[in-house]
Amino acid sequence: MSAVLELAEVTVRRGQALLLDRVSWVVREGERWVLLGANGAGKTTLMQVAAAQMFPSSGAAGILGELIGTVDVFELRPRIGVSSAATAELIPRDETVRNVVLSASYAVFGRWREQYDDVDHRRADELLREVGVTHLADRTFGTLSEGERKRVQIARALMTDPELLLLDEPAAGLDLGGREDLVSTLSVLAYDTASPATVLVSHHVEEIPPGFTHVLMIRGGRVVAQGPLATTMTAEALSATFGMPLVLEQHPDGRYAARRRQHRSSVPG
Ligand SMILES: Nc1ncnc2c1ncn2[C@@H]1O[C@H](COP(=O)(O)OP(=O)(O)OP(=O)(O)O)[C@@H](O)[C@H]1O
Repeated sequence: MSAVLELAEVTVRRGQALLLDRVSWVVREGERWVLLGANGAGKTTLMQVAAAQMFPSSGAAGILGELIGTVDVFELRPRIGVSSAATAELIPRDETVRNVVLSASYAVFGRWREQYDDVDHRRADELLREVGVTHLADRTFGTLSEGERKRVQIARALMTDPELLLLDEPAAGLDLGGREDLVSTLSVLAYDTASPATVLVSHHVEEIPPGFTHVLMIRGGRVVAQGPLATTMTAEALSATFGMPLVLEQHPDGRYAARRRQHRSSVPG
């Protein structure tokens, strides 16, 4: 499988701050990665590098076979699907859901005078169905709940048939039901062999959809552990990532749960 993302010793500095510290990471076709880390660990910064939106201060970033710094990023970006808080802010609140998805074909955020083919309309409708929001197609984006917006953003990110899909905290702000619905949708996408290589950013192991294959764990801009999910995401690695002793459970359905390890003396009874 060829690499869609290949970072070698990527460092990002802003003034005195070291946001990423020599991160080396390879994502290959067909892989579904979870990027785990505490608040401020550098996850969004890493996603911005992967989305060709931020240049490394040092090190090399290869994205879809192109070396950043030697390629026109405006040609590269349409090949990457991104859903993040930053992209959500760019979506006009009075735009219909169908047009939010459709307008991704032109890499614009609101519909104006672009002409779309039948094939674009069919693809947008198919994606809205895939993420379970067909019934919202004619509603305006601004009237949707947080969970509904997250689904529409994922449909939009998939509209251009990207080779790499980057989902930065899609479950943030969702209630329990919304999170569970989203995890199911992402699990279906993960098992679909036609889906692009995917990176899902999260703070919570409970949000890891079954079907995800790999994990990258970071703390303070540095890699703590990376590799196949089943063998890499141990309680030790998770404790090091979040800076506290944690116990980790995997349920038979493939879902995970984590909580702080209790001292014996603090366990009642
Ligand atoms: N322009 C900047 N100058 C200085 N520090 C910055 C700058 N941008 C981000 N940082 C810092 O870099 C660190 C990493 O930020 P980043 O947004 O990548 O973290 P994150 O893991 O996505 O966090 P969260 O989970 O809270 O969203 C944070 O401590 C942040 O305050």
